[in-house]
Amino acid sequence: ELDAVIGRDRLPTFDDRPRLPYIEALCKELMRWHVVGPVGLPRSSSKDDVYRGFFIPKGSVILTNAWAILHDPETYPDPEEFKPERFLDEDGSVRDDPALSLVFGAGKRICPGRHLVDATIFIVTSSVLSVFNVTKAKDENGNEIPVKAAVSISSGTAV
Ligand code: HEM
Repeated sequence: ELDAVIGRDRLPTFDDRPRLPYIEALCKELMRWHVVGPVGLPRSSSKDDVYRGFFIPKGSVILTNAWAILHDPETYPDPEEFKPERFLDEDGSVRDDPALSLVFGAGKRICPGRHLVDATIFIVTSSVLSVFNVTKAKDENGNEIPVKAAVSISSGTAV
């Protein structure tokens, strides 16, 4: 797609974005697949409430389970698989998905950096893929080394 739309003599720009539906879908899948903050930041209920028959006492800690929502197999078949195509319609156009914004929280404290993140992911992803072939590393026998997603703690920070 990048070669067809942009050619090989320049890098992508933001003006190219509407003409790069596969890259757009790739960016969406990047956000969905391994949600950076799986349960966002906690909220506290300011008064007693009832939601769908569940009593929620004042002072309860409430988490938004963005991971569960964005890995619901009914909405995202094979949710653990990285499949950008899931965000493309049959005619190749990009499918909008309002649930993706949950990656950045919800309500009046939603992440104000989300537009910067969105723009950065697009320009970095499209630029890297324009100039590099990204493949799996190979072991000494020439076999591909499987990539495993992992989270670890370094200096008290999850990386
Ligand atoms: C992948 C990158 C990022 C993710 C996944 C992310 C996610 C989040 C989440 C889940 C929250 C909590 C929202 C809520 O309470 O509902 C948040 C808050 C916030 N984020 Fe981000 N964020 C990212 C990058 C950034 C960047 C680049 C900036 C600034 C340039 C930023 C600035 C903030 C600030 C200031 C808040 C606090 C907002 C408030 O409490 O009113 N974030 N972010």
